[in-house]
Amino acid sequence: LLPILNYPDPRLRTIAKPVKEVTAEIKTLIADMIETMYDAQGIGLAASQVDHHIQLIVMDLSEDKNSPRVFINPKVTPLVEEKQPYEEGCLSVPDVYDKVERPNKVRIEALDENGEKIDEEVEGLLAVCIQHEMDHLNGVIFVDYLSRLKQTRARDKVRKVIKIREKQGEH
Ligand SMILES: O=C(O)C[C@@H](Cc1ccccc1)[C@H](O)SCc1ccccc1
Ligand SMILES: [Zn+2]
Repeated sequence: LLPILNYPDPRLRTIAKPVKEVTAEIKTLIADMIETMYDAQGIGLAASQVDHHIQLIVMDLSEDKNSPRVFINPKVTPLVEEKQPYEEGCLSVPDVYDKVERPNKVRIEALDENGEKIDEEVEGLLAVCIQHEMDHLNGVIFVDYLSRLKQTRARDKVRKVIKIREKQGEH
């Protein structure tokens, strides 16, 4: 399992670099990220969140948690002007949930773990999630869209959750 950086860790603000070649190390990182995502009950995870600053996202929206997707050097283009709110959470901001407005339909262009091209139009939760993960690769966290007051509350909340987790020791 990989340690997930917690807000407001400044490393989460690093801009991820493009992946030049899908090396064996990157394939290992992909496997580790998928395992870490499942363990943390996430449906997405960006490499930035595990302190690897490359353009790599893993995601699994399936019920049985058995169809992970990999997006390398992703590019997301909104296909609609209209934005819709969605109650977002983030593995780097534990126990904080709040509404964020995003375009509900986007185009994803990326490479998969075999270097094959991905070019899809997606909507709904997949569209929300890929935009949330893309933000991570650009050093943006969903709380950045919230009010200053909510950002302060989020910082306090994360501090408490981390203290409790440290007391409980590694589960
Ligand atoms: O931290 C992450 O990037 C994982 C995010 C991905 C995500 C954010 C907002 C909306 C959908 C997905 C979540 O922590 S995964 C947990 C989760 C699951 C379903 C709905 C919201 C959050
Ligand atoms: Zn997140």
